[in-house]
Amino acid sequence: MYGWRPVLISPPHLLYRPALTGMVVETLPYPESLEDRLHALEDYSERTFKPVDSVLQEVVERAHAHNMPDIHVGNMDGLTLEVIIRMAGYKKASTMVEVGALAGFSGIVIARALGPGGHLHTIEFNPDYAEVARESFRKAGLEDRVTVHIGRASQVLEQLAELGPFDGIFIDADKDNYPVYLDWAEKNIRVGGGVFGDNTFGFGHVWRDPEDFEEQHLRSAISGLRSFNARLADNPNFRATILPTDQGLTMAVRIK
Ligand SMILES: C[S@@+](CC[C@H](N)C(=O)[O-])C[C@H]1O[C@@H](n2cnc3c(N)ncnc32)[C@H](O)[C@@H]1O
Repeated sequence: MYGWRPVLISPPHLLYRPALTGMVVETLPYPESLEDRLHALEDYSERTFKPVDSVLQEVVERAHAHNMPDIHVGNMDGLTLEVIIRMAGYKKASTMVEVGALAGFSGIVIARALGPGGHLHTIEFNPDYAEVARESFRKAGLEDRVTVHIGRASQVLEQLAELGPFDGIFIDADKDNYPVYLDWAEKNIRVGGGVFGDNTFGFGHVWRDPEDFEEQHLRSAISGLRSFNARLADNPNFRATILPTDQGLTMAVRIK
């Protein structure tokens, strides 16, 4: 699984206690390395906010039982997605699209957030994975709220366009094609709708020049992610940000 870690922006070993006379700065014993500190905060966040309930845990186990890769959305990123979609207050009959279903972990998160009457169209090109995802939605009692489409995302998206405009899209598949999925989103997400992209820190490498990579597939992946982020950041029809979680979660709202 891609883990979730908060990014620290202040000196991590200092605890400020402004309520006391003047500013008292206390130095506490702290995990030495940044990695350990981030792990401690990640553990704390998951213990406190409990992003994985028994239904999602079952999805993880189902994926494992089917020898599927453990690459679902980070636990805390999934929870963030759910909270934000709920916060958006989409009305009944809101519809979202997901690119990359895997075993249905993030699909369950999104379908729950959309609520009764909402609908998620999720796309998966591996028919075996799609079947596992269907089982996950069935077991979660969400089969009426989710349609699993089998096929290449670019082709399925074209077919889905006639059902739009949509309230949001979660993009979590082949990184080199994120700009292609964004082309679609620019045309098919309504004003007020959201565009979410997972792994947009490019596994820690998005800041690099794609030409730094020897392997072509990495060059394409980093270049796709950089283009996705930059285009959303610069498009006056969207307001976009990137949540600095371990994997990076880009989110944008269409404003006009
Ligand atoms: C990172 S996983 C998705 C994880 C899932 N969103 C979750 O969090 O539970 C990416 C999935 O996208 C699928 N995929 C990759 N490229 C695709 C494409 N071009 N069209 C459709 N599915 C694709 C892969 O088979 C894989 O199951």
